[in-house]
Amino acid sequence: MSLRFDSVSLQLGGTDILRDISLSLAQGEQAALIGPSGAGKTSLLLLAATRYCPSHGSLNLLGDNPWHLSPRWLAGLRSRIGMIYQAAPLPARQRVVHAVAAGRLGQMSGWSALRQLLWPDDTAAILDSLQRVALADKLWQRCDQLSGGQRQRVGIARVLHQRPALMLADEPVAALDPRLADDTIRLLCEEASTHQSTLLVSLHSVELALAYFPRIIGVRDGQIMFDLPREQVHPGVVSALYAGERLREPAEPPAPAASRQDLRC
Ligand SMILES: Nc1ncnc2c1ncn2[C@@H]1O[C@H](COP(=O)(O)OP(=O)(O)OP(=O)(O)O)[C@@H](O)[C@H]1O
Repeated sequence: MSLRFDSVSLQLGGTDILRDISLSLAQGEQAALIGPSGAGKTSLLLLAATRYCPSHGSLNLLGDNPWHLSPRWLAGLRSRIGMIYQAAPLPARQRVVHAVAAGRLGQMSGWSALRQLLWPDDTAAILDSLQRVALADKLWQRCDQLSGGQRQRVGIARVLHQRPALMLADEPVAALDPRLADDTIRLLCEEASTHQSTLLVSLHSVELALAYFPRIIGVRDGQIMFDLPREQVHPGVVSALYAGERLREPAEPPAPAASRQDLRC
């Protein structure tokens, strides 16, 4: 198993965020997390990225329980897990070339990592990753001179460059137009297939999730509501997952003109 959660719960600030999550993904498996805003998708991914430690239960990532490892081994495990964030955490003054190079720093010793960060010598590989997200022309651009969607694609290029065994992505196409979003999800799935990486992606677009992922995991109120092959995710299942999730109910349809006239008479 690449990823295994056993009855995992997460509390933050005294609030239950995730409850009793049991989930496993085999090596090379690809799955999408869907669910309403605030359901807990990001928190689940951050647990899998070892950014959060579970409050209860246990998890196993790439064969290890991260919270039983020494700091050195934990760093080694983290270098094999790639996380694409909704908003890529890129330092404003950093250049794109350095931001992408950072994807492999965890796989190097301290001195080599520092040297690579300052003077990356694998610019051909970095350029290749940027090309795949259509940003080759931005190699030497500063990150604060990019649009939100371009920053998101730099975050994706960084993970492509890292080539992790476990790839996690939190709404990786939130800032992209529909066509780029489609291309990007296809790219992530192809990349994962090519390298036999495990891929877990949260998506707001149910359509994209169903189009590209064989397994769909529905999360609501901090719990897994369903975990199904895509063929079994019929409209009723999706409606139940998102039930009641509206800012406001739609207005009553206007009365037909004739009857309004009748009222005036
Ligand atoms: N650091 C935190 N402290 C307290 N509560 C938090 C913290 N981070 C998230 N939450 C709460 O946890 C719940 C789940 O948040 P999370 O970001 O995981 O949801 P999500 O499904 O990814 O939402 P979205 O689709 O809007 O990104 C939310 O109610 C959120 O307010």
